[in-house]
Amino acid sequence: MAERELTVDVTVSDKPVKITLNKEGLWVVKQKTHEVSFQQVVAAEFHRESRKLHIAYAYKEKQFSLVELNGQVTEDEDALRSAMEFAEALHEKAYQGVKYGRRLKILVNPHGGQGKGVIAFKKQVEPLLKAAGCTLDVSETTHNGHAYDVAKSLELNYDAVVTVSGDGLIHEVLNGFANHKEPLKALAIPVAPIPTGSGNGLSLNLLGLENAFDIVNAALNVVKGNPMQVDVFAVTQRDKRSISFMSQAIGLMADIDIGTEHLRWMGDTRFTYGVLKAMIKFKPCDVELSYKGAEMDKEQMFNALKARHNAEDTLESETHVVSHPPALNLATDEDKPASLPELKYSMDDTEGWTTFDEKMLYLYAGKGPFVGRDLMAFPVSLPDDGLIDICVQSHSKSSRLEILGSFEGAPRGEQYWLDSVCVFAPLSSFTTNCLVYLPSSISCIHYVKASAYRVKPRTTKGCLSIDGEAFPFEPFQVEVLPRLATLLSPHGYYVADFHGPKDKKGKGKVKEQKGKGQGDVKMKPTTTLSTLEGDEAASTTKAVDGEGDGATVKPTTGGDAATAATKDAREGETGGKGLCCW
Ligand SMILES: Nc1ncnc2c1ncn2[C@@H]1O[C@H](COP(=O)(O)OP(=O)(O)OP(=O)(O)O)[C@@H](O)[C@H]1O
Repeated sequence: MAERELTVDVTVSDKPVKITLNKEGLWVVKQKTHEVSFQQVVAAEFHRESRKLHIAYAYKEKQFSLVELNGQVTEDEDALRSAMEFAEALHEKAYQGVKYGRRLKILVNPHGGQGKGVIAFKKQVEPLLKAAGCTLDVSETTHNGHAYDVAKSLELNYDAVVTVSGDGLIHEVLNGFANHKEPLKALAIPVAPIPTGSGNGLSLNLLGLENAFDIVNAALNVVKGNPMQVDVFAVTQRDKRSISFMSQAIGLMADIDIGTEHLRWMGDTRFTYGVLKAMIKFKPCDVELSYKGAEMDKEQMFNALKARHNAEDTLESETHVVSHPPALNLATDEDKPASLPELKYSMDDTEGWTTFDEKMLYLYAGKGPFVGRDLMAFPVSLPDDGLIDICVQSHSKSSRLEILGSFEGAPRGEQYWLDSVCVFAPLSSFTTNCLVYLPSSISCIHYVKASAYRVKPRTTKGCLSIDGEAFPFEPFQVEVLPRLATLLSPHGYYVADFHGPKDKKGKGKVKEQKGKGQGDVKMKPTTTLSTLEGDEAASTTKAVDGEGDGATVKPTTGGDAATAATKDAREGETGGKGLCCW
């Protein structure tokens, strides 16, 4: 497309609408002006016979909604030619580097979170995906393990697998892929979450706190996101192996979630109950932890994160393209599908391993800064550094009072910098009203990056939670599998606003994303456009066409979908138990 400005005049319900395309995006001037980035545009086409210009885009007022504009072009030959040129140019810009009309396998969990997955899909996700020309193959999951079965035998001709649920379904899909007859090819299919679960940790990390629970924004990522390779973890227990993509927890963190499953009837209160019980008990978790450490210095970890983000920012601003690591080499013998990589460490390896032999309140290990909207548990984690972040809260060096006194900064990961103070925080990864301990200080917290770790319980009683799913409380070993899984991401990195130790007001912070959607733009057209006051209240889907441009669907707030979480989806506790072995 020529890098010049293009303008087209159309009428919508007999009212004039001016649409301008310049090199930064689109301006739609109706009663209000919409500034739209190319990332937000999902469709642009012109039908010569009917003289209709159709443009669809996701637009954010309070939340993102789909706007569909059907403009009538006059019969004038020049106007028709301009409209055609305009639509072609816009389509090309909107899908630069991205395949138009993705073929999608969609898994909708009707029981995830508050049970709004089906309605959110029908009203907010499906219209946008259809507008974007995607081919949809939709299955509603009927039971625990269903998504695993689907992924395990999935035909590998989809452009992405979309999970309309929480983190549990993603865990199932990745394990299904790992047990696929062509596991590497399966794991190269990107997974994209639509956050209708409880914690939705992955959505937080991909889309950022501000927009993570915005369903339409998440749907936009399905259409426009780029594949981002991420490390996952191989969890070995006895002779079984499974994939974890987010976290493993034992001790207090696991007790609060898994250990209160039998109190589902209490709703969210069960977590508060769990915390209170845990606080009273203040029970140490008696295990032996060993790890193959790679980095122990918090400043170094922070600097590595900052350097990485600076490099990404530079690349992005120079090229206007999100940086992505090169694709995994899947070249393989035709007759022999590539299998998963061999594990490097055996359960008996000790060379270069460190043993942590203090009693702990909990161990929490994983990847992705957020585990829930109120807890940035692993603020310095990177998607593909080949390492896992491990936090251990010491039992002997922690006190209830300290813990109770310091929960405010947990959503920003501030506990990472605290010295000699333990924190206590509301944690929405488990539920909105849940209060949970957080890792914090040098004295009471141990925060390291490792390539593998091993836990040997000294007792039979306890809970092990892997990606929020219950596993047997038995010895287990975790090893990082570098860049094995693929996700769709609008940014190519985790979105989390994490500050340096001495600067809570902005200097030295990493990845400020506040107020930004994935496609927000700041641009000015070179011509002056009149702005009309208007009718464009936030809605889920807006049709701007000859029939009027009223909202066709009521918005479901992102908060609805994700905040008042009850986790009542998980009937059995055994997502992990059956999903093993490769
Ligand atoms: N039809 C169904 N009935 C009961 N359970 C189901 C059904 N379909 C899927 N499941 C199970 O629901 C569980 C919960 O799903 P998921 O983890 O995605 O949501 P969540 O627990 O609300 O969110 P999060 O994990 O983000 O906190 C999964 O273990 C999945 O196997």
